Amino acid sequence: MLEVQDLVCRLGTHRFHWNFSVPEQSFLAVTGPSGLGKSSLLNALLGFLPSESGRICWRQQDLSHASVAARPFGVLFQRDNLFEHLSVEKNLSLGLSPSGRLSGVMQEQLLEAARRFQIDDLLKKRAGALSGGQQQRVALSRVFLQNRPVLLLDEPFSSLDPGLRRDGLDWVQELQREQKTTIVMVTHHLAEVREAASHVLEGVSSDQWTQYPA
Ligand SMILES: Nc1ncnc2c1ncn2[C@@H]1O[C@H](COP(=O)(O)OP(=O)(O)OP(=O)(O)O)[C@@H](O)[C@H]1O
Repeated sequence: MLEVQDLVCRLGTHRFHWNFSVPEQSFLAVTGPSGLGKSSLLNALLGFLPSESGRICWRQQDLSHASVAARPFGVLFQRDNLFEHLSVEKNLSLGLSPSGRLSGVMQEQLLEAARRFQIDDLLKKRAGALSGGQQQRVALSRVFLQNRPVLLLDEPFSSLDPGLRRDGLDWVQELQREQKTTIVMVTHHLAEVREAASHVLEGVSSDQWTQYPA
């Protein structure tokens, strides 16, 4: 269970208040008008935005004071997911090992992920030289390799055309099925993720969010 219990955070003049819970392996779509605090929620979960009160619990463990690294989250943003000056291969290596040095087994895992996301012919290229869609596939491969129990996605495909957005969502669902990942995905396009989502969290105002089944 991912539980956010009366979590209150402040950013400038904004006061955010979130209260929701979803079972493991859910797909929670977070939606609502621009500027209400959807990205701020992900930042609060990650520990980048400090909380004033409330709790974040994963599998009944309170994460509120856990370091960013100790939290169970992988993350995919709309952009800036990759080290653009490094090769695709190096970007993926850093997903497996902080030093980027890989054992034989890890090297195999890397190649398998690259094949799965159809980027095996891009491994030697500089990440910054790839198209937006290719970069998102590399970023997806990296979160796949990291294999975190909860994946936070902040409109990761919104700059792509509708066909690629659909592909991106398919990849995310595949990853969810295989790794039994819990997904929290910010989206402006609720209709596009409605089938994939099991739950919706909708912002009415910064401090009022409604949770309902998708
Ligand atoms: N560093 C900051 N200092 C003060 N206010 C901020 C800061 N960053 C964001 N905000 C404000 O906090 C509010 C919530 O921002 P956030 O990015 O979480 O909203 P959002 O719902 O994700 O918006 P969008 O859908 O446009 O991406 C916004 O009104 C934004 O202007």
